[in-house]
Amino acid sequence: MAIKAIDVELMSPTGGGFSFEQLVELAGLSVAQAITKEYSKESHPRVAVFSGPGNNGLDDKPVNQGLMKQCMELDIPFVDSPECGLRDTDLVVDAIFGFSFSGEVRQPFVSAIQALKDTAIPIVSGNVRGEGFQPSMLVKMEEKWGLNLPQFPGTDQCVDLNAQSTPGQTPTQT
Ligand SMILES: NC(=O)C1=CN([C@@H]2O[C@H](COP(=O)(O)OP(=O)(O)OC[C@H]3O[C@@H](n4cnc5c(N)ncnc54)[C@H](O)[C@@H]3O)[C@@H](O)[C@H]2O)[C@H](O)CC1
Repeated sequence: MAIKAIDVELMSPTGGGFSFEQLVELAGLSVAQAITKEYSKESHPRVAVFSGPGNNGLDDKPVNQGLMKQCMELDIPFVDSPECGLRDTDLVVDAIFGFSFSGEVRQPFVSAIQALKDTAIPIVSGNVRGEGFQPSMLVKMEEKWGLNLPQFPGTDQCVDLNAQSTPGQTPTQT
């Protein structure tokens, strides 16, 4: 898959020699910046992050352990069910699956995906697509080939491709 190839190239000596952790931090920064452009902390103060079992969700990775430690120090609660995650929430970040998702959703993620399908809360998906639901925003990497990059303002990590969006279109930040 082209997105996977981009990661491999970015981590190669000729592609910049990025570490996995750097790419993860940059991906997280892009998602965070795209969110702040579309959903202010005044309008969407409470955010639930649905984190998956792979690198998209950063499960069992040192970066994730650091983030979890930070959440505990900042009294950011962890919930053990999608229903709890969606209670008292203004925005959901879908970090469940990335480019290695395949086939029908398998347990134990069926209830989480169903909860995202059923909710009216805006969802920001940080991967190539929502699994059967329509995210309100998709933060994705552009395919490398045939890239027609828009101008990224300043040092921004993202730009709203739908700035002149038609009503009802899913905002896409890239
Ligand atoms: N160099 C890199 O890999 C970087 C990746 N980044 C992000 O990581 C994901 C790719 O990570 P990977 O672990 O390969 O895949 P996923 O995150 O999609 O998770 C796969 C995980 O999910 C399970 N799974 C797959 N299909 C199903 C299913 N139908 N039902 C249930 N479970 C499923 C599978 O068993 C694995 O455990 C990439 O998208 C990036 O977002 C970093 O951002 C940068 C470096």
